[in-house]
Amino acid sequence: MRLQALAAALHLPATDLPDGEVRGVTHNADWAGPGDVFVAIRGARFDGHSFIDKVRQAGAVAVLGEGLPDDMTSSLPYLRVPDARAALADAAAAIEGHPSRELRVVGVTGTDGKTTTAWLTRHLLRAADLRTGLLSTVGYELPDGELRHFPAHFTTPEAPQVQRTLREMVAVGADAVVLEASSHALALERVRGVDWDVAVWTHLSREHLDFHGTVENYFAEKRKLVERARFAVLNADDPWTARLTGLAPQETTYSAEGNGADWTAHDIEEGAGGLSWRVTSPLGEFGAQLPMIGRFNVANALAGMAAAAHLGASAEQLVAGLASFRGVPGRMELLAGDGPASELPAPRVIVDFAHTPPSLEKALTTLRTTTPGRLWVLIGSAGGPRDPGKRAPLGEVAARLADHAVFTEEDCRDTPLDDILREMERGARAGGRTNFTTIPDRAGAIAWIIGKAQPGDTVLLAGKGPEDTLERAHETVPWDEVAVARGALSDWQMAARR
Ligand SMILES: CC(=O)N[C@H]1[C@@H](OP(=O)(O)OP(=O)(O)OC[C@H]2O[C@@H](n3ccc(=O)[nH]c3=O)[C@H](O)[C@@H]2O)O[C@H](CO)[C@@H](O)[C@@H]1O[C@H](C)C(=O)N[C@@H](C)C(=O)N[C@H](CCC(=O)O)C(=O)O
Ligand SMILES: Nc1ncnc2c1ncn2[C@@H]1O[C@H](COP(=O)(O)OP(=O)(O)OP(=O)(O)O)[C@@H](O)[C@H]1O
Repeated sequence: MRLQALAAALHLPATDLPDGEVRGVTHNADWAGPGDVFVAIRGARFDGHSFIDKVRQAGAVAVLGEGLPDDMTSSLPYLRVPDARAALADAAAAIEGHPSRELRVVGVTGTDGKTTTAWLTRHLLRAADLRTGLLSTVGYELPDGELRHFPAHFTTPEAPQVQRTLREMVAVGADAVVLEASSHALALERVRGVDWDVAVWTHLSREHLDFHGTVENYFAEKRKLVERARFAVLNADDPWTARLTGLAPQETTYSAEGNGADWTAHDIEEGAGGLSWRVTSPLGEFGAQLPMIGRFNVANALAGMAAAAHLGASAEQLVAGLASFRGVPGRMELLAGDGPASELPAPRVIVDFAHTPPSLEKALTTLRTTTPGRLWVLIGSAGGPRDPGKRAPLGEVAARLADHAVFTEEDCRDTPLDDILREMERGARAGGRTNFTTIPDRAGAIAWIIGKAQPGDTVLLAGKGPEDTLERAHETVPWDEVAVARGALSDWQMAARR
């Protein structure tokens, strides 16, 4: 695209501009290269304007920004825009030629369940013979099924990556794409310019208040997805849905809790390794089986089914798709031990990403129903500014719903780990509980909790899921919760054999 054409697409005057070729657009000075337009964003920590010389040296051709600081001149042509993040998204969509218009795009938002629902939806769309890509917390996937990662770890990356990935999807012949839309993404315009066919709403509970300030603001950001889509899939079990009804031109509802809805689940049965239920839906009534643990996954599956049905999936395709679903890494992931003793009886160990009080509550409640023995949970809480108000509630929920809880580290960053752990203990004690042990080192805590459990027991390792680093005060260490847990499980089985 030529620079003048880009300016015109952004409704900017282009008279004084050179008309060079634009290769791409970026907000990150480290990523700028020859032919790029750099968008200078005034963020919470940096002012992108201070990197103008750096991007010029890297070969950038122009800068977009909300206005140069008084004491600064720009060494590159500077285009003033009213909103830099909006301009970043609009430029990215224009440069990539609006790829979402060539795809059926399903967006998924909500506090919990986005990743699981997104993966389920993409699996169901594939079962309906749609070549489907995925953009989610655990990476992005072209229709070929190989998982890839962005350089920075985001649920929804910045607009240039979103638009480039959508273009890549179109280029390899994708029909549809499922995209997780976080509240940060909606607030910071990362998905502006995406043409949404379907918006899926999981549910809303308190989270990210450090960023949004109030639950009302948080809701307002997430609501944008429903407002922008042509079809909404709404959760009749979530009280916030009352305020979403009628925002999209067309909508459907789902319920896994017996509320009136278009898609409902009844006769739900939870087994140690899977779920089954009957579905009543606009496609008729039929039975469904899903090899996943966790009653809430019935709701996620209904949401995915309703979205896939809107894009043409039949009841038979939905049923076959659910039955062949392999799960999502780190979401209710059931571990098997490895090594020579792996076939011996052992406690059931599950790695799960639950890191909010409501999701921890749901995870423990659902695991209790399929645990004949004792239920154990290991949980920490992140440091830094990220919602410190949830530490005590996490401690309370863990001690109330498990037979024994272990409090441990989880990305404490610049907050003293002791402060976080004391807060979690305080929550447990305030709920009248003392059935907890605090072990700061996470690997040691995992070894301890698995070592204590018996066959028939369930051990839930919550909070980290598939994350590949553990952020401590002065270091970030590589982390693989599944590998650490498998090692502890193997040790347990070896010890049992002796
Ligand atoms: C709270 C939040 O989302 N902040 C995002 C915001 O940061 P910011 O406003 O502080 O920006 P900044 O760091 O001051 O930088 C300003 C500008 O200077 C640029 N810069 C800065 C430094 C430098 O060396 N070079 C450079 O070019 C930056 O790229 C940016 O354009 O804009 C930055 C770039 O545009 C993002 O990287 C940053 O994400 C931070 C790292 C982050 O952790 N975000 C998380 C919370 C997030 O987005 N999470 C959600 C999911 C949450 C969930 O549901 O669990 C997600 O979608 O991943
Ligand atoms: N529908 C749901 N309702 C409540 N809790 C859920 C639901 N689905 C999943 N969970 C719980 O929340 C955890 C996170 O699930 P998932 O990763 O699917 O959500 P998410 O919204 O993508 O979260 P994140 O963006 O932080 O990854 C799961 O491990 C599970 O414990």
